[in-house]
Amino acid sequence: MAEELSTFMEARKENGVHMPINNVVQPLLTDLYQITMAYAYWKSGKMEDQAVFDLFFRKNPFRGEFTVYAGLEECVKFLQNFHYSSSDIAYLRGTFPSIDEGFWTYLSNIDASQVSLHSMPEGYIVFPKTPLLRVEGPLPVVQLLETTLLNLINYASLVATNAARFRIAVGNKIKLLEFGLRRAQGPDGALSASKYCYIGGFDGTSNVLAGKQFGIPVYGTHAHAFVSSFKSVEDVKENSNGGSCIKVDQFKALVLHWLPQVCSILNVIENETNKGELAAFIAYAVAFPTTCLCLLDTYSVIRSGLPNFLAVALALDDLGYKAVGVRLDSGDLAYLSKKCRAAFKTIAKEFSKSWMESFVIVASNDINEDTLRSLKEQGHEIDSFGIGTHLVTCQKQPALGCVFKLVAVNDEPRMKLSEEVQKINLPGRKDVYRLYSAEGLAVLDLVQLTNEEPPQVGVKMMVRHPLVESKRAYVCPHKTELLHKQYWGPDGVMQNFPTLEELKERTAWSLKTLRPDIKRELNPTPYKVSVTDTMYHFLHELWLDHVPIGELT
Ligand SMILES: Nc1ncnc2c1ncn2[C@@H]1O[C@H](COP(=O)(O)OP(=O)(O)OP(=O)(O)O)[C@@H](O)[C@H]1O
Ligand SMILES: O=P(O)(O)OC[C@H]1O[C@H](OP(=O)(O)OP(=O)(O)O)[C@H](O)[C@@H]1O
Ligand SMILES: O=C(O)c1cccnc1
Ligand SMILES: [Mg+2]
Repeated sequence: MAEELSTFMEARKENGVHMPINNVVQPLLTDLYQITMAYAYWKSGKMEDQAVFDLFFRKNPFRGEFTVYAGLEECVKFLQNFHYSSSDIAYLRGTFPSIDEGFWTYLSNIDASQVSLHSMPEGYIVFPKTPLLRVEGPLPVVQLLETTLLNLINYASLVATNAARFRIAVGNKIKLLEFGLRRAQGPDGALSASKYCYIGGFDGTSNVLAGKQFGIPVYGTHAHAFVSSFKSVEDVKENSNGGSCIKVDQFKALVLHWLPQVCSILNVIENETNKGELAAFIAYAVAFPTTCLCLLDTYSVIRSGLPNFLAVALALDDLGYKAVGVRLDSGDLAYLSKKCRAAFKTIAKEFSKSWMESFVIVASNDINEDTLRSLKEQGHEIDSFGIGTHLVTCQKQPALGCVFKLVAVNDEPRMKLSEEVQKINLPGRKDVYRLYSAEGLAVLDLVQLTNEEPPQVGVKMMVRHPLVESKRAYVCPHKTELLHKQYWGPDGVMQNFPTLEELKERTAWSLKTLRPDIKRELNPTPYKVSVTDTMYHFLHELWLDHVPIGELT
């Protein structure tokens, strides 16, 4: 067995073992009860029982009606590397001192070589109660995968969905930057957020490691500390080691030449502009003459930041450089952005520098989906939003609630009953098809047993609500798509994984296949998840079989 295992590990290497997003992702990153159950399965001779588990969620997040599916590639990497090390076994042995010795031999020899994993495509829009993942294999082994798979899918999908909602709220023209590292739930939360927000529709991140690790474009401006670290223009000195292309003294003189003119045009009292802030902008421009973007709100956007920036921008222009723009990080962002744009236009006109009209305006400060919608309604001049806390912590809804449920053992269906009808899960080994209209819009997702005939293009069929008998409809699909593909099997990885860029495009495409009323913010229409007539009867017969008939006394 040990030899078989090492051959298997070699084969996996040949297929290219990918590094997980975080090496904390390992078999012991699980709940204790998975190990406890594995032992009890082993004790009762269930090692070879063949189980089917579904991973799904019950309700879309953020009071919405769609979810972006993310985290799949990490699940496959987890399966690739699934193996208990000798130190894992030693630790567990200490935790369960009275366990039969044979179990440790069993546990140290298991891996995912007998597991198969079917999944929806990562990046697709997905819906409640449909299996995102179908995981099959020896009961104890698949059981041992539960918690880690849930951990890998839940946050990834939640934050990708949040990002997609922010994207929908602003439209496609505005740049969205993820600034959440400092506020995220720990280092892994931050890295995952950067990665999955990019898939969901963000254009870049401030997180440098995410840039290095995933190739996500990195962006950044500067902070208030940089501004308040300077007190006067004299604070900016030439660095004798620097060899900068701009001579500091010459640049200061140019800026001080422009400042009174700018102040007079903008009706600002020159003495009220903060000279420490001016110094900071000068220092930043000297360091980054081609990418100069200044934070305006340390003292007063209108009475200080704006004239200071414009004086620096005009001085840069004298030297042949184009400043990039400004960032606003407090106050009424709609109002201030309009004020900034108006000032840019005035200066552009006054000095015949038409390109200055379109200086970039970045806004940040506690922005959430509602702020984005409200700003849009008010009208604003913001080109780019930097968003941290609300995005990465998913403040509106902190968890997606994916679950992992047993649906079959040795080809016999299993279902978990619940007092709450909505919590009943669909038993059996199932596939999911997406049915499309002639316009290319998704009409419904159809859940059926794997041994049923697939739905046929151009053939009218009846589909049913899984629980409500009276809810039935005929549908004649223009296109059908089997959403489940096998990603992992005995030979290892079975599909090529898309790049992050391709995933991002896929998500944008998948969102376009959704009707607008399903995506709207207020009272969105639920997307239909249906079952075949066969699946309906299969579910309801099994349900009746499982529910005891009460006796009234
Ligand atoms: N025009 C606007 N419409 C709706 N919400 C806005 C608008 N402008 C800013 N906001 C939001 O209002 C809130 C303002 O918060 P708050 O009053 O705490 O910030 P501030 O005092 O302006 O800045 P800070 O405390 O960070 O210096 C932020 O969440 C911001 O995103
Ligand atoms: O507001 P978020 O969406 O989380 O975006 C990130 C925030 O982080 C930065 O400053 P920080 O909040 O650390 O300090 P500040 O609020 O005092 O500017 C930045 O200026 C943003 O305000
Ligand atoms: O680059 C920025 O402006 C930035 C980055 C992270 C957080 N707040 C702002
Ligand atoms: Mg802030």
